[in-house]
Amino acid sequence: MRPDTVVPSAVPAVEPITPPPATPPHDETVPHTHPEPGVDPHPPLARAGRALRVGIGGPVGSGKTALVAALCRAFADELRLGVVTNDIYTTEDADFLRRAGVLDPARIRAVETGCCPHTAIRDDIGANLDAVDELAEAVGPLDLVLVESGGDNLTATFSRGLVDRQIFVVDVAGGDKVPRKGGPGVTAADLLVINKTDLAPMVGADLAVMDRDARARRGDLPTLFLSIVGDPTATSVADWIRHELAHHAALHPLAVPVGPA
Ligand SMILES: Nc1nc2c(ncn2[C@@H]2O[C@H](COP(=O)(O)OP(=O)(O)OP(=O)(O)O)[C@@H](O)[C@H]2O)c(=O)[nH]1
Repeated sequence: MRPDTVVPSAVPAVEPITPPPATPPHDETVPHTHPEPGVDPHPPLARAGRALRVGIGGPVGSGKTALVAALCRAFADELRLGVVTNDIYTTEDADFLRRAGVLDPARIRAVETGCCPHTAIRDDIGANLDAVDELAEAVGPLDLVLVESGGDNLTATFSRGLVDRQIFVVDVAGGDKVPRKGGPGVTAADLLVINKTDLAPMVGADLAVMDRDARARRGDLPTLFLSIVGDPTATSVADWIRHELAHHAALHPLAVPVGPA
């Protein structure tokens, strides 16, 4: 069975879901806001003649860096790619990508947010915008920029002032309840990736239940099941990005057509 394939099984009817509070309290000390879902503090990006920007967010350890590495393997020889990583206190994720040798190190920039990851991708996006600009100046023109958020909770979303599309990555390791819990990351991301399907039998996670709950939460928005261990180029996610890139490039052509570096 392909890792992104779910065999629907007989799933018992689900009880009505009570949505979690939109603005759960937590104890971070850095000033930041928890706007209502759908409220974006920044206007959408001006689009003409620039790379497609895709944000990759999700809880700690769900596989965001592993997905970025997989997409680098998929695209390094196909597109002009840049990557921006976010960590709170280190450059850990960028260092991992450089060590993995999946992309020219000059095409990777690290942002040390020093604050809640969601602050740096939604409220105070200046450091990430600067990092994208620096990449474009140093190694541009670029076709695609991946911006990886630090690990955060289910409320984290990217501002449309920073990215054009957002992927939210959750995993099955904590059981099959995460899609049911909702939150803007699960409900509103352009693509939901449910990663580590290879671990489902070990943790007793029912992928059909996750599929059902994701559909209930997301309506027509797509969800892909993935095991990066089983598919190191994340084929289905790479195909989704190719589709989005073709759409973006058709609307906003680059001076140099999309292609390898
Ligand atoms: N079994 C299995 N492990 C995976 C898979 N994808 C990622 N992992 C492992 O999960 C762990 C966390 O992966 P990361 O990519 O570092 O997760 P992350 O979301 O970037 O983590 P933070 O940056 O700390 O939030 C690593 O040990 C990965 O090797 C998968 O599909 N299957």
